[in-house]
Amino acid sequence: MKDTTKLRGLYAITDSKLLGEERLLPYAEAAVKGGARLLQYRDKSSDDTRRLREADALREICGRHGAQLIINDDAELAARLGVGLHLGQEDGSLSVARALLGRKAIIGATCHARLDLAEQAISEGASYIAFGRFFDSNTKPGAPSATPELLAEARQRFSVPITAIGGVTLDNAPGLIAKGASLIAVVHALFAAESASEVERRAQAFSQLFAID
Ligand SMILES: Cc1ncc(COP(=O)(O)OP(=O)(O)O)c(N)n1
Ligand SMILES: Cc1nc(C(=O)O)sc1CCOP(=O)(O)O
Ligand SMILES: [Mg+2]
Repeated sequence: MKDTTKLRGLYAITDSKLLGEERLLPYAEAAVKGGARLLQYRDKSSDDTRRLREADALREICGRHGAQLIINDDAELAARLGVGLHLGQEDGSLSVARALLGRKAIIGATCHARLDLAEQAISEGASYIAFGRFFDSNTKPGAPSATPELLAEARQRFSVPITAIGGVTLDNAPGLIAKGASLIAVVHALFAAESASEVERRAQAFSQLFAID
């Protein structure tokens, strides 16, 4: 099994609507230069050619900066590139994905606010579990809500890394880390920025929160 002790820090998640094609690569590179440990490629389109091209470029960028690329939703694309995968509850079987990607791949699972889903995901081979949404989210306002107290309970029960997602900002992230989040997953507060250099500055600030924990 992959060494998951390194799964701690900023988890940057791209959003195709927010970034568009032009900003995707420079902004993603700024995030990993700023210290993001994981970068998730989250693109809901069905343009497979563009998705493969962009994901491949992101893999190369992550490789140069010591970060890990995670593909959202698409096990086939993750397998093709030999990178990690994030699956939601409607995105297919985690066990099948684990068999496809192998024991070393990072595979994460959405667990909303439910410890039973986390237990199930871990039993099927999840490398990390993700809870959310903790705050109002620009990117996914309708996601089911979760409370920071859930993190403390999950931290007590499970030893795999825990991701907190949904409306995470520089102001509220410390409270989530204090409750036991190993990874803080961020779209808007990281990437809704005027320039790549601003994304890098924000990524550094998020990453710094873990240095002082
Ligand atoms: C790290 C992380 N956590 C949760 C999600 C949400 O996954 P899902 O519920 O499948 O929703 P979509 O992102 O696919 O819209 C995630 N992507 N990453
Ligand atoms: C993709 C996603 N999943 C969520 C969940 O709760 O499962 S919240 C979310 C969006 C996260 O973006 P932002 O940092 O802009 O709120
Ligand atoms: Mg999904």
